[in-house]
Amino acid sequence: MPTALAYQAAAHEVMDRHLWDFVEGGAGDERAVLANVHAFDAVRLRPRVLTGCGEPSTKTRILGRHWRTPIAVAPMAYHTAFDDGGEVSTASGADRAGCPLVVSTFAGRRFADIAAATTIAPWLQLYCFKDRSVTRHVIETAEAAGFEVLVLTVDTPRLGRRLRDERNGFRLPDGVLPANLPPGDFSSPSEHSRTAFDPGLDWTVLDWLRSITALPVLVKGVLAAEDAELAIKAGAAGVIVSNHGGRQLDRAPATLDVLAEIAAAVDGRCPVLLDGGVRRGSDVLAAAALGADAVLIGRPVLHALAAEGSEGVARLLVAVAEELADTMVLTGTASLSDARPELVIGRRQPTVEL
Ligand SMILES: Cc1cc2nc3c(=O)[nH]c(=O)nc-3n(C[C@H](O)[C@H](O)[C@H](O)COP(=O)(O)O)c2cc1C
Ligand SMILES: CCCCC(=O)C(=O)O
Repeated sequence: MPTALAYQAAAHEVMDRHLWDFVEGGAGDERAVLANVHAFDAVRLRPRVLTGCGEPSTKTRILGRHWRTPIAVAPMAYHTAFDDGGEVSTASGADRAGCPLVVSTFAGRRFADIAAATTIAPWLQLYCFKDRSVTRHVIETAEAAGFEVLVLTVDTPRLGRRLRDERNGFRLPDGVLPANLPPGDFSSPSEHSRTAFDPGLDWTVLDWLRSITALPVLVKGVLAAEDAELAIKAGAAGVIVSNHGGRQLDRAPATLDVLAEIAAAVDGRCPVLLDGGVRRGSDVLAAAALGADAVLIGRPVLHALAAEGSEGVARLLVAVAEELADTMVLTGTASLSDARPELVIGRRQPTVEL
């Protein structure tokens, strides 16, 4: 069975060193990158026996859509740096595994071409630029291509300081460009973010989004129960518990460690998704038990794409989904709604009462 670890090793063999550092790296001392993975590593599951659960269901329903398995691909910039087909390859691989793709504002392929490669309507990850006309254009292009959901990233007033990229003087490979943005100089992601991203966003950005689009908006980058509450008040259709894979705030908490607190605050009013460090089907079940309706997988998808293209993406995602089903059988969990916090040993209880 192809694992995330095996694809990581395979990608390491074939990828350019500076690009490798751009993908693997995080902000500062990379505490948050490691914290995500360590939080999952520390999980032990508490199996129940003789439950009669031999054929578990991994199905779920998110924003009115049926998902075969509670797994989507996290938004990541520039898939064309890893495979010539870029996001078109990722979308068709994810489609074969039954997983939706969240497409980055910085996708290397046109939204319409990405949408045409999958039977599952893609979601658009949105960075809100100072130039709102550009932001609006990105949304309209995605809407015209049939995208169904907006994911507003809120943890990136500017990119975190990524020391590997600083050391390497990282520049995007020649020919790697955002396909859905007006021409500009994108060669240094950190420099571009400092000039183009709006660092002064507040919750009123959701009012503005609702004034220009009817698509539901999820807020990605929530790490505190208070912010989940504010997101719902501001009209968000869901929250994504994320520390951007440890690429933003070096001392951000592991996402798994704040999930229960956020799920308790949301209390079923909207979907709660999580990303950061999800590598195994057993990680997916742990996140579901602690309150996630679905998870997003980031770096392992780029590893699989770099190593084996579209086929690699499909094989990785199918393997994680199968492992989720295995783990459900072995813990006596018949469905995702049966995954409760009692399944997980040694996690802290919610710490913030609202
Ligand atoms: C190379 C790379 C590019 C990324 N680009 C984006 C992006 O364009 N927009 C965004 O919201 N998050 C972006 N992310 C963050 C991911 O969406 C996600 O939060 C994170 O990678 C999940 O953690 P994981 O990689 O441990 O699975 C990026 C992550 C990586 C590794
Ligand atoms: C300007 C590209 C931003 C990509 C991103 O979000 C990341 O590298 O984490």
